[in-house]
Amino acid sequence: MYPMSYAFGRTSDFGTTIASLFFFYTIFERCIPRRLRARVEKYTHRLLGFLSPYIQIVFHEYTGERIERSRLYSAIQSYLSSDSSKQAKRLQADMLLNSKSIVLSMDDYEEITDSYQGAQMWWVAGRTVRNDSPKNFYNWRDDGERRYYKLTFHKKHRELVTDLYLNHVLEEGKKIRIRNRQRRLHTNNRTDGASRYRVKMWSHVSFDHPATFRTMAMDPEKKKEIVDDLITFRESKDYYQEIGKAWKRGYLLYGPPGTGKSTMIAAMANLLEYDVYDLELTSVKDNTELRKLLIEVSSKSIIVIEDIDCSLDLTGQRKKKDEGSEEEGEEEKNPKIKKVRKEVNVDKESKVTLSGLLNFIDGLWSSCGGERLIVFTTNYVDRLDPALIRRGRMDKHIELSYCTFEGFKVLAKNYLRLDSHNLFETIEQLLRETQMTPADVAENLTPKTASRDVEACLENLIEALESAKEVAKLKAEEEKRKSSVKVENKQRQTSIKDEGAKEELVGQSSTQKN
Ligand SMILES: Nc1ncnc2c1ncn2[C@@H]1O[C@H](COP(=O)(O)OP(=O)(O)OP(=O)(O)O)[C@@H](O)[C@H]1O
Ligand SMILES: [Mg+2]
Repeated sequence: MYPMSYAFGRTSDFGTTIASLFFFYTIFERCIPRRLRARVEKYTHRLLGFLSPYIQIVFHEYTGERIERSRLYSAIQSYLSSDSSKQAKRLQADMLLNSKSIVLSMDDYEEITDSYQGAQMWWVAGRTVRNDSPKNFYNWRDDGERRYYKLTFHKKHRELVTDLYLNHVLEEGKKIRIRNRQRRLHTNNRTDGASRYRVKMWSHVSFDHPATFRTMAMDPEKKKEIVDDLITFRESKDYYQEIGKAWKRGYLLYGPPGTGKSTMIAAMANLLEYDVYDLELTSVKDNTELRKLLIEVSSKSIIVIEDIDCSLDLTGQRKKKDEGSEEEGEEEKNPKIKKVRKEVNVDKESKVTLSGLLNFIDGLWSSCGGERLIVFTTNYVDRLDPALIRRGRMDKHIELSYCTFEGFKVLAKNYLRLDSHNLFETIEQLLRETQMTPADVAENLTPKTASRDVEACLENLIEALESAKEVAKLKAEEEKRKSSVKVENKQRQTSIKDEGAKEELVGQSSTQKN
């Protein structure tokens, strides 16, 4: 209880007024019964509401049981963060869950203004403390504090706010949160032996790959086409809704090892700001588990299955297996198959079938979540079942191939900061005559000494290209020799056969004569 002498003492007029108001408010709160007080407050509010041309909306941080932060509140916090940092004098710094940067928001009772389609809005942050909130399992740490944002606007803007402005705040807030979030690279967990306990289907690390389309060595037109395609996909939510298709798109990246397939996936994720889910098919027990994995993939993500031709024997589900010999042949041609089969006893452990995978890509379940890319990579596109890569499943087929002169120029810029050099002409000529992957070109361009001698790097590359050309020439000659030996052998065999047939005929005719 504040003493009367303090309220009416020898202070300034302003101080006296404040102290008096506080005194009477204290009396009002302490001496008047709660019910009566509530009624007085109610009618005061009504009266003020009747007289005031302004409307207020309150957005609480937690609604109902205090378990999960309200998404709307978080979106408002993100939406107001840039205005807060410019307008508010007292700020709060927060590191939101999964965020990669600090979010600044206005402190309690700070006010900031926002305008939308010419209408003025006022936002205030506030806090109430309730001592009567019941403690339970979920809120045992609850200190009774309730934060909120209060929006005030003129009543003539009521429709604008309810129909458009709030949605605008929500959408923009979400966008800012997505921009600020720490993106992730997920991989699927093996679940064998864990059936009794719920295990996480995916585990993740932060995704920090530096690849971008700017640093990708490839034909500029092709690059532009891919970038446009990706951006169009990201902006096409309404279009997919209109045409009645799930908002997802399949990409097949194929080409020899070291031509940038994995690098392009990282560049795609960085361009679209999506998470990456690297699906290791050989660790998936069966089709049911594959579906469960799919359900747990969030939107704004890229699901990747690398080296699809050797992940599982998917083609074998359709063709009748010609066991043994054919498999061995495949392993010889593609060392990755051998590696995967050695690491995981594929046929025994994974029962994922081709139809299971087809359902994963475009079955009914594939539409949950939306805004997803599915990317397959392979070194041997012709080995894949046509059903797996037909348009509609893998909508865009992108071939990544050996380094062209255009690609080389990008790498020279990346690795040596070079736009032109008198050795470029020689390199252009050599790249036309021989095949070298961008990975090899990049390696040859990497400076090997601290002095970063540009000329030495280019000469290094020229040397490598010349020896690659020589090797290719020798190989071609060897191939030619082999094929001519084959032809000769065939001819010899047919002539032996013909001789034999002739002799047989002669023998037959002589026996007939006798
Ligand atoms: N087109 C490219 N542009 C820029 N860098 C490239 C390109 N291709 C390859 N590289 C470089 O070569 C390295 C290997 O490339 P990457 O792993 O993307 O090849 P890949 O096609 O996925 O090979 P694999 O088929 O063996 O998986 C990368 O680290 C990257 O630095
Ligand atoms: Mg790769």
